[in-house]
Amino acid sequence: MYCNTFAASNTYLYNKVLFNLKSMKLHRNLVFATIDSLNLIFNDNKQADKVLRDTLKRDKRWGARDRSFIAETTYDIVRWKRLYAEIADVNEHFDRPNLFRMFAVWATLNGITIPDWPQFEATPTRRIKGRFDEYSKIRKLRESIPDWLDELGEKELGKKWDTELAALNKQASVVLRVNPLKATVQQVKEHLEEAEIKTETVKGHPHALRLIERANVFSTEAFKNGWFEVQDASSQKVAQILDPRPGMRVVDACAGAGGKTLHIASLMENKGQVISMDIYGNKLIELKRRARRNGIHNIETRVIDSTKVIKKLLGKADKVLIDAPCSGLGVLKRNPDAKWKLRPEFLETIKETQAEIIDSYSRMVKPGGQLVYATCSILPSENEKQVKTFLKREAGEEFTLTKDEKILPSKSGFDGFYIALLQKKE
Ligand SMILES: C[S@@+](CC[C@H](N)C(=O)[O-])C[C@H]1O[C@@H](n2cnc3c(N)ncnc32)[C@H](O)[C@@H]1O
Repeated sequence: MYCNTFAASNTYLYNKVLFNLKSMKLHRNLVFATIDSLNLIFNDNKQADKVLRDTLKRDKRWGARDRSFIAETTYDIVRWKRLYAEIADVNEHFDRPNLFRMFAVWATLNGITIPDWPQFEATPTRRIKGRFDEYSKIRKLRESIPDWLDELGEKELGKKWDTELAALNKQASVVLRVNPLKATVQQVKEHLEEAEIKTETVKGHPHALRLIERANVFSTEAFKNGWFEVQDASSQKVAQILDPRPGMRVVDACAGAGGKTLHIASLMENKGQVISMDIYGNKLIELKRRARRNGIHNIETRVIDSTKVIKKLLGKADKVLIDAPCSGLGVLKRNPDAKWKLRPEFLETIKETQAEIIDSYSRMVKPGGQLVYATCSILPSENEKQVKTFLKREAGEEFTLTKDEKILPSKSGFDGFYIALLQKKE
């Protein structure tokens, strides 16, 4: 699924803009590592995050700046693939000479002097700048997005699409969620400051700390001891709106690797029961590993391998969270290769899955209980329209919409999310 924000966040942390690009000298092994990564992402359809994780392991001598260069440049070229390909006048399949041409576009637009390596022979620097100005007048090229997705975004969001698309092409902030079972926000802030990592609190998000500059927080003692998780501020809103209380029985029906489960369990102070489900057992194994680090003991995991798993819990949960599989369009900032991997057919299928999931899993809510339906998409067809049609179907007739929040990246500065809170009749 495209909306696994946890997976997308790991190598993103290396994207620390430490270097002054203009005065930068290109190092052959770093450029080659970038080209190799792009080759795997573009031509072998590999996930950018996983490719970078492997590439960065390649040379132990690489320091933080080298790793930042590879990760940042790769993500940048992935983000601007269409624009750079048009400027470089190359088509898919991107062979190595084509990838070097796209790299030359990236370097030229960032004011970096192109070295006299054979791969960069006859790079038309002036033509690159001229083409950039010309193509910047056309939205789908300027914002580097496939035609079908640009048309869909405009159809669904109208004029708002312009602003949201531009916001989704900005670099994502790194936000931490402090685990109140282990530490306070102030303790984490001070601990990170000792490691020269500066953070700031985020208004409206009581457990959030935003990194002022990117850093690899996973290597800190605080992370290893479960004091915090990396979780975008918009994603932190989901458990806030679900509002689980100690002693309740809460079902996280699409739990994945447990970003929201961990938040829910911490708000429940380890009291009561969280049942975390997913159709993929491996994700739930990762969830359990994270729960141990977080000092959480009230989570039970269940793989959804038959309808029985849901039936056993019919009408038994105080609260159910459906963090539905979705297009992931709200998290393009941290997962830019989703632009190129997403297909119209996938979107149609996932919308059907969302409707089936909400019909089926909502039955686990007990009378008087609550349901939260959330996605990391900004498309109304995956969000408010899904809720509206659910409420009209038989499965939704006992529910009413209490409130919903459409978190737009342009307004929040964080990921795009949709969160609806529904109440079941007594
Ligand atoms: C948005 S992701 C969940 C992210 C997770 N809640 C978190 O906070 O880290 C959606 C999840 O739904 C799972 N999924 C897909 N189809 C499902 C289904 N029919 N029933 C339950 N889970 C499903 C995917 O495996 C994926 O982990």
